[in-house]
Amino acid sequence: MLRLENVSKNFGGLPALSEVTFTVPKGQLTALIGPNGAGKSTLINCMTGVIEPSSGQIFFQQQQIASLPAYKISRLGISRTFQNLKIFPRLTVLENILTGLTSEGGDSMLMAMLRLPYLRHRERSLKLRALEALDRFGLADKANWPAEVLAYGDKKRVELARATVGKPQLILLDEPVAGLNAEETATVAEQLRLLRSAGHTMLLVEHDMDLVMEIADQVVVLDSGKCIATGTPDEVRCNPLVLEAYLGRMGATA
Ligand SMILES: Nc1ncnc2c1ncn2[C@@H]1O[C@H](COP(=O)(O)OP(=O)(O)OP(=O)(O)O)[C@@H](O)[C@H]1O
Repeated sequence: MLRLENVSKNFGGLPALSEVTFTVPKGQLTALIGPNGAGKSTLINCMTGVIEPSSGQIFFQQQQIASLPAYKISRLGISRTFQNLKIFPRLTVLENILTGLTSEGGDSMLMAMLRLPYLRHRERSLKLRALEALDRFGLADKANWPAEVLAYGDKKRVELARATVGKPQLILLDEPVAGLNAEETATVAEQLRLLRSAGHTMLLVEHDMDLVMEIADQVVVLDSGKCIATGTPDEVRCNPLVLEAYLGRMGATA
């Protein structure tokens, strides 16, 4: 599905990513972990066209995407959530979800103003899909609320619903449970499991090790910009390099 080959990124001569290579297999949940500053966000930004790698290649379904702009990558079917919430506070919850379907609206302003019957029909069907997505994430009763009044956990779920409503080929989740309590985290974990059962391919960046070890099919470990391990949760958990570079460091600070 997604293949990174020797992806490197330098900021002002300092390497943030060095020759990172791994594959995100179709239909699986891959977790990308690593200590603060390991390069996880930089990698997600390279995959989504926010920044361009200094060198290396990123293939999405055999197409090289490393130098494509973000909107083209999004149209190819890669969607994402953000570490720091990026929802539109003044729009309703439903309108926020509809922004995840904008690439399917696709009409000119003139066409929209003419309000032809088929356009009204499509508008209704997009709305229905958005409502179904809200229902899946337990937010249907808040569809008409302004997004800004939602609790933090609900805002995170709005992001998840928006990222999945367009049925993307690949979903990049940047710390979806950061700031959530145990109950909210369990709800999101269950929703991620449901998405995987529905065949979605996901790359999850997450600091919550319990969540990662519980739900990931494959774990990729970054440390200081380098990929130091790839494997199942059990393999990674026992990898001495990971214990030393990552889990050991966590243990030291615990
Ligand atoms: N725009 C930038 N300009 C300069 N340096 C940057 C920039 N973005 C990231 N870096 C540096 O690149 C390295 C990797 O940062 P990155 O944010 O990708 O790590 P991370 O693994 O996502 O960390 P965290 O878990 O804390 O979010 C860090 O040393 C960071 O300071």
